[in-house]
Amino acid sequence: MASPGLVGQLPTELLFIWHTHRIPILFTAVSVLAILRLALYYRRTREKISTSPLPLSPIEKTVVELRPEWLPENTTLDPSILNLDNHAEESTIVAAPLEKARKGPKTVKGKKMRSKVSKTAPTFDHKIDQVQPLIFFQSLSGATERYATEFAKIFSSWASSSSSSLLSPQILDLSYIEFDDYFISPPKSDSNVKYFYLLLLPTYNIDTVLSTFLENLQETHNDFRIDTAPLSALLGYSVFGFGDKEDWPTEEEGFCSQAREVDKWMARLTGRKRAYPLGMGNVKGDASARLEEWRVGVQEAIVEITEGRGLGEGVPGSGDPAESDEEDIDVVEDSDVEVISRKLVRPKKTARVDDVEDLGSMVNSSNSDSLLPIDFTTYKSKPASTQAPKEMVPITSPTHASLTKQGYTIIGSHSGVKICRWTKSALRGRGSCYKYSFYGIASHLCMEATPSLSCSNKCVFCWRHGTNPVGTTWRWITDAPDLIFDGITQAHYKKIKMLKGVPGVRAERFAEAMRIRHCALSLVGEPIFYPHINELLNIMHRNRISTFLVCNAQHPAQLAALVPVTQLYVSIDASNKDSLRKIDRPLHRDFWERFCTCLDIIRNRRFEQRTVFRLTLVKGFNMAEEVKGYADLVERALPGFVEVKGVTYCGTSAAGTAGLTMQNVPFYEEVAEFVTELEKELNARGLMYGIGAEHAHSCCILLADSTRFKRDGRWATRIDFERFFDLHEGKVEGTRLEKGEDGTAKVVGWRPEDYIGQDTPEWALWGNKGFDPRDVRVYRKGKGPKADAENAAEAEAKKGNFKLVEI
Ligand SMILES: Cc1cc2nc3c(=O)[nH]c(=O)nc-3n(C[C@H](O)[C@H](O)[C@H](O)COP(=O)(O)O)c2cc1C
Ligand code: SF4
Repeated sequence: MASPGLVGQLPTELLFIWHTHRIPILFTAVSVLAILRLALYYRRTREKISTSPLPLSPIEKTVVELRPEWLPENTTLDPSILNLDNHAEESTIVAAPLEKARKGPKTVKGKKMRSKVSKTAPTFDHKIDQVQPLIFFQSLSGATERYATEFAKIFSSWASSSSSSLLSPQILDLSYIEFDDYFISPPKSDSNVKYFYLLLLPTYNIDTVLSTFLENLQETHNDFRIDTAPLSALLGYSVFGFGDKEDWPTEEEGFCSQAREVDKWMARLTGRKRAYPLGMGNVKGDASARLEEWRVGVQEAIVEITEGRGLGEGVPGSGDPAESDEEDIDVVEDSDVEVISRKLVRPKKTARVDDVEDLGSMVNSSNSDSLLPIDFTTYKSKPASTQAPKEMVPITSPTHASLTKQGYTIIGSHSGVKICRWTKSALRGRGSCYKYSFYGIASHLCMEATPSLSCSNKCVFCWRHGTNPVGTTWRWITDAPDLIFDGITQAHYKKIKMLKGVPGVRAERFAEAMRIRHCALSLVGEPIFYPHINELLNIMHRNRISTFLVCNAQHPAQLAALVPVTQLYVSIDASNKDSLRKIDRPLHRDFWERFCTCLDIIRNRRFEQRTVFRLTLVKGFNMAEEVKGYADLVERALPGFVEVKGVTYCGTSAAGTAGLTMQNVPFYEEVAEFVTELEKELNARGLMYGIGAEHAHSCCILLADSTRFKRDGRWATRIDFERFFDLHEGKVEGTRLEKGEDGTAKVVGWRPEDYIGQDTPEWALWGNKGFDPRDVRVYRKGKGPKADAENAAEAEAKKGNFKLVEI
């Protein structure tokens, strides 16, 4: 044991050693750290080099025949004939997450949402409480007063004919009331009477009562003696603005600016109780129609309250008057964790499958335990095991938790739907995705869904966070297509409704969004993997919903059997076999043969439907030196269009493992350079593709076959969707001809040329960047022309080139 004296001396000893040897100690520590860093750096560089593609290998041009094993039509239930080989799933089966799930599933997500919703839960007891609507207006030259009086009349007659818990509305002129009586707290009255505010307001860029009203709202919010949300006892509120688009054509130029301000301050004062999006009408145009639309929406919101459902689930609106681009949207995504009722989409009984196209036998048979997995990859003499099918994404699995966390709603056990960021952006008037610029698809009318969350690739840039099930066979319990359709559309509408309180959502777009017009079957997973994809597509077309289907070029049989869609895509992630293996990491051993066969199918079907190559460029993986290879592929399949898009970095660990970093995301200029080279290469081969449109905002450029999609010298890349449905329904005749046995030509269907829409708009053409001028472009902090100008000025200042600026 050390004596107390020695112990007492220890600090002094240590101090002495430190003073004597501190330089060598410090030097050694710094050297060790530097060596460690160097070692790490060297390792990373090596990994990166090893993932870059091999030099171009020419593609094989031999036509690949469809093999029997790729054809589901030829499969039967006799295991000895099927000779299944499940090799590919051995390392990737969905059973693994299932096992984990049983040990201890994480179910925190659902609870989290409830707490958020409960914060905004209605304070209305529909059995005893009553709603008192108050209609406020302000008017200088009388227009708003006329609109408000007419509005109140219609609204009153509706109120008197609806629920008894709805009182007759009162109309109040802001010029004659004491603001403090209504805007510091709701009026005092019978405790069972709850208020709902409607505000109909013009805008004046001069001092009027409205300016005083706005100041008052702001002061109330900022008054430290008053609660910051003193109007939170209101059941809800909504604002409608009247403005003049002739003199104030856009919101930047001041259209309805005061109504927008009032809307924002009311959001704060009420604690985010925007019951319906801000409506805006042009008094020299659409004011009456917009007001009518808004009235219907507001009435629906009030009905929800009187029925005890409060403002509905989701975000009641951000109260922050200084809106950021995504801040309020993120809240929605976080809270978006509900799952559409399982009962809704669970198939009654699952059947044995003789033929994947044979829907009836699949859904209705009573023996659910005997579904056989069918492997389309290879044949082997080993008979298949007759395992009972499982759910692809069981509700208790981590995959389910992970997907719902990412904002997906899982329908049944293998389908998903998600609101894409462009849908939100379009609802707020901030621009649609490139599909609007190229084809005329407004993003707020578009649903993004997939009937199969599972895929047979594990692409390095996939945003699935490496969590989705993968496999080469469909061996899961299969949900019926009509139930999937009902599930995804209901979930989509529900998600749209959740956005009604988000600042900036436009009432007219919100109303339009309640009718889905387009479906992008491209979310995650492989849609044609779902055995009843054709039935699902037919249901969509019957509902006049257009279909953009993206497949991964790994399922030739299903591709060959697919009914014509509005636009058919194949993902072309590499130009040669080695590069494709590295970037898509396919599970099929014969992935290259499958890929090439799919190209041949696309070529064969190019006169039936619009066909598209989608290239996702990843710097360091599939760009450099590959232009000729891609041109070979285009020459082989002759698609109508080639969409070239820079990869979006998803920052997942899966991407990290694959060696993908921000450095692999190409700049728009690099994508543009690539496309220009590809165009040149194609033209040199006599293939007359040209750059038809661009959407710089999403780093996407469109090459189109000018012999088919140019009309009178102008690009015509847009789609006439109504005509597509009319062709489908046989209301108009197509022009695709085939020679009959007697040698005469007969109409056998339609061609893509039969449903070409309007000319590509000027703003979307090459060189014009592709942002619809009617929308407002919102830049993230530190981005955009203003930031560029500021940065340039700063750089100039640093160089000493000062200039006078207006202050
Ligand atoms: C002096 C003046 C300024 C205006 N400023 C705006 C404006 O900044 N933004 C806008 O959208 N409309 C503006 N307007 C149009 C009015 O908002 C619009 O005519 C409205 O219907 C007037 O309503 P009222 O007749 O009820 O007063 C302005 C009109 C006037 C006469
Ligand atoms: S097309 Fe795609 S990106 Fe555009 S809105 Fe639809 S789902 Fe979103």
